[in-house]
Amino acid sequence: MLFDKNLQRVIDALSDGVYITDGNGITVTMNKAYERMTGLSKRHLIGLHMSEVVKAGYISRSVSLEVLKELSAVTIIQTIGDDHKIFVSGTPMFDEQGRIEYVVTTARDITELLKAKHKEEQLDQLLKLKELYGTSAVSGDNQETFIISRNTKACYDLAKKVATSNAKILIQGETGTGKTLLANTIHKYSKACDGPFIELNCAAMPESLLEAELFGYMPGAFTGASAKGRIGLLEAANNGTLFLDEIGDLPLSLQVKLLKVIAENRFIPVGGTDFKSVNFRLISATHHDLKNLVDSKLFREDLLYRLSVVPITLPPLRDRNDEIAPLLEHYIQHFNSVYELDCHWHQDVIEQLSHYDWPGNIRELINLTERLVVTADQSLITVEQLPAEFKLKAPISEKRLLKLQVEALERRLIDEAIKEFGTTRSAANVLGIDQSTLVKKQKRWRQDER
Ligand SMILES: Nc1ncnc2c1ncn2[C@@H]1O[C@H](COP(=O)(O)OP(=O)(O)OP(=O)(O)O)[C@@H](O)[C@H]1O
Repeated sequence: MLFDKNLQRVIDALSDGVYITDGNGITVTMNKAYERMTGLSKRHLIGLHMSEVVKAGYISRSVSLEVLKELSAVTIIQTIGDDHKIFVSGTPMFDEQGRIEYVVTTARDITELLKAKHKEEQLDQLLKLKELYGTSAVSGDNQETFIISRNTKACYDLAKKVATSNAKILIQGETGTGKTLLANTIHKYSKACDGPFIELNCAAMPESLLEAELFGYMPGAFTGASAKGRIGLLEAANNGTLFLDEIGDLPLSLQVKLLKVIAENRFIPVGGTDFKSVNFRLISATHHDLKNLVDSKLFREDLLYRLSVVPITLPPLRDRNDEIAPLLEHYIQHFNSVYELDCHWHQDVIEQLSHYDWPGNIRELINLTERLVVTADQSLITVEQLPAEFKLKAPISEKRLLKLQVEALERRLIDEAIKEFGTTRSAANVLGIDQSTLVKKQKRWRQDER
């Protein structure tokens, strides 16, 4: 046997994996690094022919067999488990008669190397974005990349700063401004990041269902309830984050109950009698102005204070002008890869869209991008393809502007005169114009309004 103890000790000292077969493809030995890397055990493999090793499912492909077939060195990258990449290189050792005596295969785990390379490429991309637009792109664990301009950076910085505390955060902002994404980011940076992130949209269901969804219910708690009962989201979020979206739409009766859960860290499921203790991080979001809702008695003031220990307001996209170009770029690349296309924006489109109001914010931008990508006849997307509402209105000439201002003044004077003197005849008299002229003007304005 070639491999005496000393030789085995030498190959065991190597950090690369080593696997040796004889000239017939029978496993002779392997070192400790190979066992560590692959999770395979020397005990099971020594004496086995490589075709049996493959057949038993230990490895997907044998470099040694390929070397024996090719009579020369072979290199492949093997995947072990879900994501382990092993760089495997087999070399034949010939005897004096030119026959293969051994095949020596070395293996190196390049998973970390590939990850580092991927990170480097991402970093390059981020630096380019930063250079171009003064924005940065942040990659979440789920590889979702998002764009942050100078305007929103403050929100993200604050969010990350408070993420590790347990402080309750209230995110405010118009629809589609990225509240859910921000809540997700806070969760990822929080101590509860290994726990669940549970999201509930309080505006999406009727009060009774909402209560059952949040608190869960006991078997037979109400007609139609499942016979087994069901755990609520408060419990599902235990040791994680509960994200209550559209909290402004939470009915008053549930606001009281939520307040109690926050104060006591426990609750009773619908139809139950015993308390359940819970521990979760609460993040809420709304597009409403909660102070206004408090003034109109639709939202409890005490709950507002409890929820908004740290308030964060995401600005609307129209106030984040420097994000529009990178967002358009980011999402056209995204849909190019989804639909396997190669579309790109004409500079004028980016220019026009940078002046658009975006009432639906980033979600509207994403939808528009997808629509233009899938309907494009050519790869260059031009202004002509923009739906009418996205096109810049022609600038108003000074003459027309003056006319509009005069007309507005005229209209205000006539309205006030009619209000004060009661009839069109008296108003026309006071203003020194014909009654018929006054009535004609009123008629035209009414038509313009339609
Ligand atoms: N900074 C960003 N960069 C890239 N994409 C973003 C960014 N912020 C949000 N998005 C994307 O915009 C879309 C809308 O974001 P999100 O759902 O977080 O908004 P929202 O404020 O929670 O909306 P709503 O109030 O309607 O629930 C999502 O697809 C999200 O991934």
